Amino acid sequence: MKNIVEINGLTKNYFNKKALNNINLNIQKGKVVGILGPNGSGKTTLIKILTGLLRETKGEILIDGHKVGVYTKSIVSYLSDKNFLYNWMAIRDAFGFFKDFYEDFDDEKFKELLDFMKLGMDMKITTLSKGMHEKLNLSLVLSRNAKLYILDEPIAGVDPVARDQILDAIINNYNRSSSMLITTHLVRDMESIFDDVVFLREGEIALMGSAEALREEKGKCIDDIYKEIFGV
Ligand SMILES: Nc1ncnc2c1ncn2[C@@H]1O[C@H](COP(=O)(O)OP(=O)(O)OP(=O)(O)O)[C@@H](O)[C@H]1O
Repeated sequence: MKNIVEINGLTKNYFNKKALNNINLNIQKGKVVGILGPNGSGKTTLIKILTGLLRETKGEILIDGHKVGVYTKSIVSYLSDKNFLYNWMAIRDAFGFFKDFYEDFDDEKFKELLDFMKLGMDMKITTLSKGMHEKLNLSLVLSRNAKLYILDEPIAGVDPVARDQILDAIINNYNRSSSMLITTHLVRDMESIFDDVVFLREGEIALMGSAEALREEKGKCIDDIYKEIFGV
């Protein structure tokens, strides 16, 4: 099977609001895919459905050939927000929590990532800045040996130096036997790491394809294509 994700006819309604409308999307194994779109385009809804936090209204979703459920949760590494971290915790406790919870958690990788991010095991969660939180979250997510990594806005709200560090961590820790799905509206900063891009507009796919092929075809970078599509 060459696709890690297969989505057919996915629709999600919130009451009478259509957040996703008949999405058809395949994500190939070994690819880093950017899901790009402005606020409200449906990125989070799509991710929540893939991670089993929300149910689709209609359509079929397969991850590694399986419907979303216990198996898919075991092979998808995703961290929705910081809710699982308690104020009394130090980073060491968050590490213990992940290690106990996920069989595929790689202790050594986590320690290397913490060093790289200049974070320490004894730092208290409550003392971390927003950027440090992002770095911790990413270190936890990337330390699992998962088949699919899902990163929701990994560089939102962090300064340019932290952004570069986060991008380096993603690039250095990604191996081609897995796949990665990254949502962002900060396209300029992230486009260099995408193999494929999907532009989401009001719950529909406005354009998708190989980043390289789209750059060639349109004669401009992905960020400029984004601006053209969304008129920003
Ligand atoms: N719980 C909800 N109830 C009703 N409408 C919702 C709900 N969650 C999202 N929506 C609507 O669905 C649409 C898609 O929202 P979604 O959060 O998926 O977008 P997004 O691309 O992730 O946006 P952002 O970049 O702001 O996070 C929006 O119009 C939003 O208002």
